[in-house]
Amino acid sequence: MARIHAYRILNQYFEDESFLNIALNEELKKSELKREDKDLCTTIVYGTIQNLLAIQYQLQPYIKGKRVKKKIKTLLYLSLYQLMYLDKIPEYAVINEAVNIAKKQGYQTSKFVNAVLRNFVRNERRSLEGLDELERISIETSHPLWMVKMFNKQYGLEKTKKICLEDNTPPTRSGRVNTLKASKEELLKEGCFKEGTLSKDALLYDKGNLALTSYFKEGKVTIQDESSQLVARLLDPQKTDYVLDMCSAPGSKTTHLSALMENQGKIEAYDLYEHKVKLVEYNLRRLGVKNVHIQAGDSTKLKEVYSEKTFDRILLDAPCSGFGVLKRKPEIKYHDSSIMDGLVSLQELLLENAYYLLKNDGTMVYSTCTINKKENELMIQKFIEKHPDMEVIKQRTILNYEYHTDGFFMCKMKKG
Ligand SMILES: C[S@@+](CC[C@H](N)C(=O)[O-])C[C@H]1O[C@@H](n2cnc3c(N)ncnc32)[C@H](O)[C@@H]1O
Repeated sequence: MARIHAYRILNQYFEDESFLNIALNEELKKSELKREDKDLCTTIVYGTIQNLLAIQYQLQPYIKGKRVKKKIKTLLYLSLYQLMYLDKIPEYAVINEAVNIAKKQGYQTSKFVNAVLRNFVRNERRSLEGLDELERISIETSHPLWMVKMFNKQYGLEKTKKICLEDNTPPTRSGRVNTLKASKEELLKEGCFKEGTLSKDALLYDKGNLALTSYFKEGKVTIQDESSQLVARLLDPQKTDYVLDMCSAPGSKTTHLSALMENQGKIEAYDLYEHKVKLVEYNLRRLGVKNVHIQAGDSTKLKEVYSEKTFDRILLDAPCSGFGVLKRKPEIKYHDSSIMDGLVSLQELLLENAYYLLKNDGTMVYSTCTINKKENELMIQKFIEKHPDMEVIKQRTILNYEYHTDGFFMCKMKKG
């Protein structure tokens, strides 16, 4: 049963290139699968996308020169994923299930699926010989070649290999203590949390889904990656500050800022999308946050809303290419590389608004969950050249393999 749901989810994903987690949540909500089947379905969906290029490389000789419908390719991808990566599932079960699904497309199709899969298990895996080093990394770790080349140019070969390998490991589920409702010491005493490795607010939970616990529901902890937890601390908001959070949803950093300000001072928070603002509102309620005013709005136009030099501190956690979070969102790997150009212009526009609204002596943090230097170091370099009264206080890039967290960039600047 898990496989038919995985098949539907992946078909929807390939059809409209939706976000995987949205397609997965919608399908699983409708289904009556048992917990273990839901887990298997999730593993198949994410595993197939995470390893898609390696799977396609192996499948290619079996479908070469044949016209195979998109849906049948999807079925072959998820079947190969199970055969290549899930040792616990017997080969006959994978093949029988795939053939049953294919029967709905007609006898010839099911015969074809049966033949491809049986040949695949019978034969040796296709070799990577003849590929150069970057092509090999691309196929082995399923990162498109342009991305591997980009990482290689920006970070060198050794780091590129480590980044790509780490992207295919399971993400750590990190929590952050919400000091508005609990202390870290008190929660550590409960015995189910561990200290983090990077953030002093982190609580690691390895007993299942943190979102289903009473700690989460009562707002004592929230889910946030450890590297992302460093951003609000870097901004270091004070209890009397007037703070602007330009890109707030789902509110992880907004609520962290509020906790650091002990619910005092004032935070103006914005996000472009109304539905995402609802998510922030839910998190503000759950976490007992009282000093945030959240609204839907375009932060590239905030110059028209506030006068110049209004805020003591500004957080610009910018929309970005997301190359730091490929462990959690593997589908980002297959986005068109041209989206980066649009993002860079948007980030520049947002930064200009931040600059205009920041008081003299004010502090701002620009952060992204990407490791693309054009959106990070080079963005800041250009910004500082344009505004010599801005001084970089601290800048940090965290690569995913260093602490087994998301990759992140953050830069703290002061207006002179
Ligand atoms: C990296 S996410 C923010 C994550 C958030 N700071 C957190 O820690 O939970 C970037 C956000 O920017 C929002 N966004 C994109 N363009 C925007 C714009 N022009 N104005 C305001 N928000 C925007 C997106 O909807 C997205 O929620």
